[in-house]
Amino acid sequence: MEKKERRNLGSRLGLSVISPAFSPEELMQESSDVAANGSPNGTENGRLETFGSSASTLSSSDSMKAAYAYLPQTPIRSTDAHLIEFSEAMRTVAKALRRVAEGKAAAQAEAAEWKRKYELEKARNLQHKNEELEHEGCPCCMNGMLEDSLNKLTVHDASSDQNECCGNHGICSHQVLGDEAPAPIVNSAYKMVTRKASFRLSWGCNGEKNGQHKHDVVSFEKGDITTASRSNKQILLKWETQPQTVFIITKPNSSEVRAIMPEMVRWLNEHQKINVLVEPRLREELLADDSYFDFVQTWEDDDDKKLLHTKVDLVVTLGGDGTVLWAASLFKGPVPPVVAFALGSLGFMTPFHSEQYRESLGNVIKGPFSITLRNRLQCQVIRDAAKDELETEEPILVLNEVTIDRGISSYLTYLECYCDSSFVTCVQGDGLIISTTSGSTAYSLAAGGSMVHPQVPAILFTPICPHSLSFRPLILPEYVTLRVQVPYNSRGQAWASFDGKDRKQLAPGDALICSMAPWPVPTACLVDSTTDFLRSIHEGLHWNLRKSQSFDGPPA
Ligand SMILES: NC(=O)c1ccc[n+]([C@@H]2O[C@H](COP(=O)([O-])OP(=O)(O)OC[C@H]3O[C@@H](n4cnc5c(N)ncnc54)[C@H](O)[C@@H]3O)[C@@H](O)[C@H]2O)c1
Ligand SMILES: Nc1ncnc2c1ncn2[C@@H]1O[C@H](COP(=O)(O)OP(=O)(O)OP(=O)(O)O)[C@@H](O)[C@H]1O
Repeated sequence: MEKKERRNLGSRLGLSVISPAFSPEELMQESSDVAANGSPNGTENGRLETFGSSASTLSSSDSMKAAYAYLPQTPIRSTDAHLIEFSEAMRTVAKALRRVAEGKAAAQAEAAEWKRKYELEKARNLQHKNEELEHEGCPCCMNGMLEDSLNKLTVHDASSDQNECCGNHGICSHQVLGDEAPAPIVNSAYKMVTRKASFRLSWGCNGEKNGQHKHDVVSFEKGDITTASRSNKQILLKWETQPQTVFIITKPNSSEVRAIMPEMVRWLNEHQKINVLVEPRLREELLADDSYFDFVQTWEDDDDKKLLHTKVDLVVTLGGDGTVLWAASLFKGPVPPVVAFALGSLGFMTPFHSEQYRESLGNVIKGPFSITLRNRLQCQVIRDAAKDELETEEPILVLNEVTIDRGISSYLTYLECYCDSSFVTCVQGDGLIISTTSGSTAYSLAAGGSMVHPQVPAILFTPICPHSLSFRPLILPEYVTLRVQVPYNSRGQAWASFDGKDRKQLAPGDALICSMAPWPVPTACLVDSTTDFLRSIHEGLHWNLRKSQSFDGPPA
């Protein structure tokens, strides 16, 4: 190795260059260079210069040898030894801190999971209670005619209500969402006093609305395990009482939306006798155009806004996918069914055509209609700096994905990922996308993830530009809890963003915990989940579009 190279190597390693990297002969040569030129030959190294200046006072090879012999005791070497010892001690402390943070994050993940289970259990109990109440008045149960009632079960025609089974035998009823009475609100802008409509969700087999309904996913007859038909059930929503309040959400600054919106509000009010609720901005816009819209309601403050789900029967969006994401973000808990009209460019989650809004809304208000239950992820940021505080940041619900990326940092992101208590991997690259199946056609798709039908119960784990040849995206089951941790030895910070919004900085030691939220977004289908999904990937993404081969036949 060349002298200069070794000197640079020594300095890069943080060691004094007056070290075994130089032989006594080379040092003597160095010394005579110094004596001749007043400075060490061609060096940029401060330490060597320091030595050179002291060595320059010695003129003989004896004094050089003496200096060399003195080296092992130089303060520089002993300082290095201390530094090494100190850095090792620091590393041990960092390791211990990391273990503590990991323990805390794991405990928090567990707590989040218990909370989720608790919410589910609560919802289930509520459902049972509702079912018991309904059970009392159901003629088919009083007669004990379970088989008959099964045959009578139909969700096709609302007029057949009287003859239907109550569905309390665990056969068709999936869930009855709350029928909560809203708190009375007296201000003029927000004066709803109506009860929220109730509805029932049921599974139709093979996509047939009146197909036979099955409850069990798995049965254990005679010790054999068999699975019931489960993967092709289309969920149907059937109103039990008439919907009364529609919440219209619009994409801002769109002339197309501005043209259709007042017309729709009028039609809902005059032809359907339905209350209309909008965001405060939109109410102002409507009133600025015409005082006729004084009946349109809105909310006054955040407390009112939090109660939206107890008052709204139906959400209508006018815009693109971003407007559906926006609508979902307004509901931090349960979400009413969403009817999304396409007024954007792509429209993966917006199957309805705005020109036909009368027919589409008329059908939905009458019911029954097919819905897709789009799962959302619940994301919680756990700050290392706040590890001693009891309060944690508000969880954020995402319909598409949470992305952890390098933001403006030019370093690779370095993220440690855990699934429940198992280590998954370290992400070194631009970042990581944790996506729902609805989000599988959004950013995750752009990063190489699979497109997944929104009704598949899964979480996608898709790296963004990983600096590794073998980092394929994963699809995990929906019941896991994922934890992404920025390690203490990460070179930079990371940034989390939620459905492409609300960027949050993650410092080394911070963690993000994600699990499936108990509140999906029910979106109305134009046809059914699968038809709508396939139409979106064909029309929106031109999936697998290729010119067909000519029919010339194979060469003879
Ligand atoms: N490289 C990328 O593809 C990339 C980068 C950043 C964000 N995004 C996506 O944009 C979303 C935010 O959407 P926005 O409308 O508020 O921002 P935006 O206005 O930047 O639009 C992003 C595009 O993504 C499409 N999109 C959104 N959700 C989709 C879904 N579930 N399936 C298919 N396409 C979808 C939208 O139609 C739109 O064309 C994020 O959740 C993220 O998924 C994608
Ligand atoms: N009610 C709203 N209030 C504030 N911002 C909204 C609202 N609705 C939508 N947005 C935002 O406006 C932006 C554009 O909305 P959207 O994606 O629906 O329209 P688009 O970009 O025309 O459609 P596409 O994405 O299909 O091209 C998104 O960033 C979205 O978050």
